[in-house]
Amino acid sequence: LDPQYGEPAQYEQTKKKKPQKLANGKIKLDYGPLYHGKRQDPAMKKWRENRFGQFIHWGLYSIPGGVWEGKTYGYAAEFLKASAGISTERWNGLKDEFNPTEFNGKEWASMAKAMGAKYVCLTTKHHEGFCLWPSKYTEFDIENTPYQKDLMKEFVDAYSEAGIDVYLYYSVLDWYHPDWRTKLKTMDDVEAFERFKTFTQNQLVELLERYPQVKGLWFDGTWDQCWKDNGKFSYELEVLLKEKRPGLIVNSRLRADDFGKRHRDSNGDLMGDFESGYERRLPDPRDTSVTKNDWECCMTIPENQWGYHKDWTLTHQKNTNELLEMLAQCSSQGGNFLLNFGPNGKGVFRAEEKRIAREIGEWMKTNSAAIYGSDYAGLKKQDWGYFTKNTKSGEVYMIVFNVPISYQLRVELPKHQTISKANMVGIGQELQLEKFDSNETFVLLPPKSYTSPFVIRLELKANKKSQ
Ligand SMILES: C[C@@H]1O/C(=N\OC(=O)Nc2ccccc2)[C@@H](O)[C@H](O)[C@@H]1O
Repeated sequence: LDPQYGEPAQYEQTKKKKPQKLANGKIKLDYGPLYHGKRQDPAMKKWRENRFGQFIHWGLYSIPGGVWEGKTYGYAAEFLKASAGISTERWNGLKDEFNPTEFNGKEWASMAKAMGAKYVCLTTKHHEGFCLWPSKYTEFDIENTPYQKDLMKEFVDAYSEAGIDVYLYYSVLDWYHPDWRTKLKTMDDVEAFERFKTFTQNQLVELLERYPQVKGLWFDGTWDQCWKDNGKFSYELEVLLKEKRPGLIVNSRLRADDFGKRHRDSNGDLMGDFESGYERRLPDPRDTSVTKNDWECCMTIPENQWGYHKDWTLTHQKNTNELLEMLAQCSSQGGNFLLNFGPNGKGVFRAEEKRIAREIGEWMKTNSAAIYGSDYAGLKKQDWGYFTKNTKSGEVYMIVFNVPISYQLRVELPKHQTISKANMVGIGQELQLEKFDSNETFVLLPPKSYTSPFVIRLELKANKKSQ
């Protein structure tokens, strides 16, 4: 804080804390992770087994869809207020136009089910501050729109009844709330932000109380100094929410530590239950260090549009096989894949999204055994694609995206293992094997053209020690 204001009692000045080293060389933290390593409780195991989720960005930004007064803005549609320099008053007026008469929760849930999504994450409040649920703590919510109804309840009920786990996205950053502050420079800032922290906590408790089926909270908008200076609050908030909802799962974007470090604390340890920094990007496919924590990659179909944008021709649109390869890579490295959809202001998904959802679902019908319940197989990554291992059955899968000109798929096994069988999943065809060297085997593909990714199930057996 500006020295002239001194240090207010109710605001712990994280900046003034000096790091203390512990005997083991780590920095002493009062507000670090709640635990270390991977959670092994049933709720987190289900999160891990799910592997594939649907992200949905839906808010007032879905009405203009990246176009304002006849001009198209290429930047992310949910940032149109900023990219088109729209006044807060004019933007907030969109509330009076929000009337998604074509929204049908059951239809949305059945599209997600057919796609093979095992969980869904919906934006309850994005940076604009508009709440998709009737909140006691603000007028800027669904209740004060022509639609009025509790859209969130219809959504949560429909997806839960379809057997899809529901997670709620919540942006701490709030362009609407008068007490939001990016930085805390004065006592007034501090006092306003204390009120904002109370508002945030109240809304989160309200969401958990209103929607008991919810499995977790997906936080965003915590990159500003105001939040970095409130590591203690973020710690206590995680504790409070998990007390309110035992088993609750939160992503790494919620937390800051004693010294303002986010995602990973000052010792490099993950805070929250899974690392959620992989946004529109994946780790290096040969990086095995990512397997140490649970993690999730969230991905857009266009280059960078989370909210509905009227014109998808402005950038590359990922095709189904491109997205399937990302899903396979995530599973192969022990991570989840959260694919984003942006319905328009009426509650309708665009044709491209419906087609991609259908095509992914088609592939998952035959091949989902290699994805659901899968994890890092512990085998050396090969150029033809990805290994996954089913944590329950122990079965190992090869998800093939790049058939080599030799039609030979190289597999390198630990010394004590050998492949006893290899079968194409779906058609069941058994494939010839050619063992060479001490621990390498070629899985031989029938020489023909392969036009979509396919899965091979491997049966491994222990080698006799003598060999
Ligand atoms: C999922 C996306 O998340 C966002 N911001 O992303 C990040 O903050 N990304 C991030 C943060 C820390 C590390 C790496 C990526 C939002 O601005 C965007 O509209 C969308 O909701």
